[in-house]
Amino acid sequence: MAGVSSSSILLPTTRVLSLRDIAVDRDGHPALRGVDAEAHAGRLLAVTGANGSGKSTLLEVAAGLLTPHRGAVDLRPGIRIALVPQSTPLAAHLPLNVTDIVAMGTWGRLGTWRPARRVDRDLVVDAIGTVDLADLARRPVGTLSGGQRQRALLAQALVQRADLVLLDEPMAGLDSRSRAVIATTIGHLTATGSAVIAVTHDIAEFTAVDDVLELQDGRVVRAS
Ligand SMILES: Nc1ncnc2c1ncn2[C@@H]1O[C@H](COP(=O)(O)OP(=O)(O)OP(=O)(O)O)[C@@H](O)[C@H]1O
Repeated sequence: MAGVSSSSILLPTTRVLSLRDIAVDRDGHPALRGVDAEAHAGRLLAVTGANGSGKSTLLEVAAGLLTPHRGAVDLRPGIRIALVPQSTPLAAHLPLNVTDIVAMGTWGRLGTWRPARRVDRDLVVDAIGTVDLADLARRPVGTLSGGQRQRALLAQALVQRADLVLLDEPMAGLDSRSRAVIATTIGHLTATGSAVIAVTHDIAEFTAVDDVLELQDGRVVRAS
């Protein structure tokens, strides 16, 4: 149903994603081995581990961008997924401003060519405010700093009203103000019922982590 988030009808303990015994090879190299993971509505799962331990690969599997050669990916039917990759080229050559980029988050629910309704325009303005970019709402995306760009992409994920939000190192390289805004926004996402999986090198950068998965050489070495 357009305009209504399925998040709102999911109970806080609802499991939206289950990965079982996942194995992925990349270029003949084992990137994931025997990985189990779950994401639940209203909870933040932090995925941590050294460089090359398989964190981004896990997100790609969760997003459906990569098919594991073994294991089961069980997504709750009909859920919406938002993925904010580590670095996204934001089409700097296109005449798009922050509001345009954030409004794209409504397309999945409205369809590309259906005009945005007032409620969706309000949602876009609210999301831009939540990530503290109101002053830059009309700024061409090509002129944004890394932190501002990351916040714009998070606002886009907010308006998607996704049931599962996948964030790949959302704080990497950001200053303390941007990190605080992103931590608050993640709190907003879980409080409104989204399941969030966020890759990080430092769990302490999130204000409220519910579950932790630590990877080492493609295997889970800690799940708590
Ligand atoms: N596109 C790719 N093609 C081939 N191998 C890849 C590709 N992406 C990742 N790999 C390999 O898969 C393994 C896991 O990589 P992945 O990017 O998932 O790790 P990561 O934990 O996210 O690392 P980082 O902290 O550096 O971002 C690594 O050995 C990496 O070299």
